[in-house]
Amino acid sequence: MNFQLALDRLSREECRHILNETAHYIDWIEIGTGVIKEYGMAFVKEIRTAYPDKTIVADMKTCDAAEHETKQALQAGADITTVMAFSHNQTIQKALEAAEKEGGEIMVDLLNAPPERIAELDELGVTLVSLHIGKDQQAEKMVGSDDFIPLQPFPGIKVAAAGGINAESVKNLREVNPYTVIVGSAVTKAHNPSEAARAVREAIDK
Ligand SMILES: O=C([C@H](O)CO)[C@H](O)[C@H](O)COP(=O)(O)O
Repeated sequence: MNFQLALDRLSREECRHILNETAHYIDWIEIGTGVIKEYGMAFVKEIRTAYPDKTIVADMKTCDAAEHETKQALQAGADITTVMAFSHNQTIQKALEAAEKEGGEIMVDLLNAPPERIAELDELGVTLVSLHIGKDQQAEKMVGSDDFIPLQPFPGIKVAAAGGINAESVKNLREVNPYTVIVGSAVTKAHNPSEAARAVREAIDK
């Protein structure tokens, strides 16, 4: 399991500080959608330069103009950029083609997508998705192992899980063994982000 730290609802300075405290424990750095809206590709470039050995995910949440946005994120130094599952098939296709040209990858975000969309994404050639319970929906539920059931018939699709995951709940995901666990608030809003990241790392590695 890779540990992806999601940097959301943070200033540039806070992102730098948290990464400084947690880089040792994490595998993938996600530059969150709101951070990208605030600071743009310049910040993706900065993080690429500062952390050359980490996998960088730009959470672009692209839903149109996918060739342009995919190139934009990957040329800024991201290894992976996100595209929404509800997008038109042409959008997914354009994102896949642009990623291949740039030597990067797309992660298709299943936020609010119906289960039958997964077969269509598989058909289109998608190989990485995020099973995502959004921040607003988290008042009702967090991501859990049951959410993986619709993905089981698709062994060619790697799954990243996101949505209120913390060091405790990551243990419940061990049985489904996601390719990547995405953890945001449990680390970035913790009193001690370094300690929180260490706890997630330990829970993953056990
Ligand atoms: O993608 C995310 C969300 O849409 C906010 O932009 C988060 O990165 C993802 O949900 C992980 O964050 P937490 O749920 O706070 O762990």
